[in-house]
Amino acid sequence: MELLPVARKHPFDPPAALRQMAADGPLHPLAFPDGHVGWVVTRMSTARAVLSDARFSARQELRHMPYPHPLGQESPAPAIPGWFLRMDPPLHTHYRRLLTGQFTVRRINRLIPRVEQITGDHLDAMERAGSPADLVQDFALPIPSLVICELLGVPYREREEFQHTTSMALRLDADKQDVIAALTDLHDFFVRLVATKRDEPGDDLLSGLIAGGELTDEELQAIGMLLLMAGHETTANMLALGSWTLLRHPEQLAALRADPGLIDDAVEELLRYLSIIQFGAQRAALEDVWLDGTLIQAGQTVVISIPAANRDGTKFTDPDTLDFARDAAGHLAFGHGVHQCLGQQLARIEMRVAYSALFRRFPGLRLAVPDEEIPLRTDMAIYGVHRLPVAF
Ligand code: HEM
Repeated sequence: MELLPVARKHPFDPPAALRQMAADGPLHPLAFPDGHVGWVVTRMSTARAVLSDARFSARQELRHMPYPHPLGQESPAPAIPGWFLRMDPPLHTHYRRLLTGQFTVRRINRLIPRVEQITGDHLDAMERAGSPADLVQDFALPIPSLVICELLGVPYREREEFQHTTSMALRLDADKQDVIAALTDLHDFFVRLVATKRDEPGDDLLSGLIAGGELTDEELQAIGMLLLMAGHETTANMLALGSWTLLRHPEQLAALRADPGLIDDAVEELLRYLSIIQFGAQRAALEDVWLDGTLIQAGQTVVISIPAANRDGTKFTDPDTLDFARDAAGHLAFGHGVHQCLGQQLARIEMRVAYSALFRRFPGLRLAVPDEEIPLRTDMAIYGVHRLPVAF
């Protein structure tokens, strides 16, 4: 039995072995690094069925990871109060309702000028430093990190420390001890931040949650960490990988330049085409379930392959072509069902602003090294590139 394939022949396409599985049928037996045996779903309709079926659980204690974890944690890992990504209703609903009350259209819209400002500042800095630049370090990583600072109300004086600590904590290629130390620092950071917000409330999301009076400090710290973990690397990798994709599809980039109003469609199509959550969403069957004629036994983990489902030819015509003119709605990049991405509107805003500003500022943007020299994140939970050297 196979592990979930990771090796890629082409940087923008799902692994060839995964495509073969998808061609063979909607469900495939899957081996997990911890010895567990489960399934991978490669078809869109089956993926949606699992993600909207309460017989499949997202609970942390039931989770088996389809990839080796950098910290070598035993899976399943224990549950953490407030970490609602790995909870089921009704507990999940309790936290999700509190969060949705804070992710208001007003708050997100108010962030737009800040996203524009943060992006502009980083492009200014790139221009000042001169060509070449690394689009990952100089653009893709710092922008979402600072946007999360805005959202959570991280004081200006602490943003540099926050950025430094998060970049280390999220580095899956770093030394294990360094990552553990950075995660500890990050936890301490959120302990201090929650205490500060209790003393000096602001107009930010954490202060809003505190004012609601329903969450303990421990829960607030976990929610802060979850928003950071879920919202930073994801958006950062879309920014870097998406920029490379645009450079490699000059006709699509030209269409976008000719009609900047195409950016909303471009972002949706890039989300579909790139599907950076490469190991998908995972759920555990709470009871025996028949799925497309296959019996999933109670306790087995089902990996919903977002990259495979988003290239499903029964859902999207000519799925392997990047086409900003298509209707990419219904893609699975933000998941589906009760756990569908809470930050998706914010992520869309960041991508729209950042891609538009980057290609407007540097009309001659190009890769500074041959494609083969760009290190791919095939070994990371979130796919993308480690570095993207560009000239302008
Ligand atoms: C392009 C960027 C992003 C992508 C591709 C993405 C993708 C996803 C996916 C696939 C899920 C569902 C996981 C599952 O069902 O197991 C999810 C959940 C979530 N995302 Fe995002 N995300 C992005 C950006 C963000 C941002 C910017 C934030 C917040 C600032 C965020 C916060 C969350 C949270 C809190 C959840 C858990 C929701 C729940 O369990 O109810 N995400 N995201």
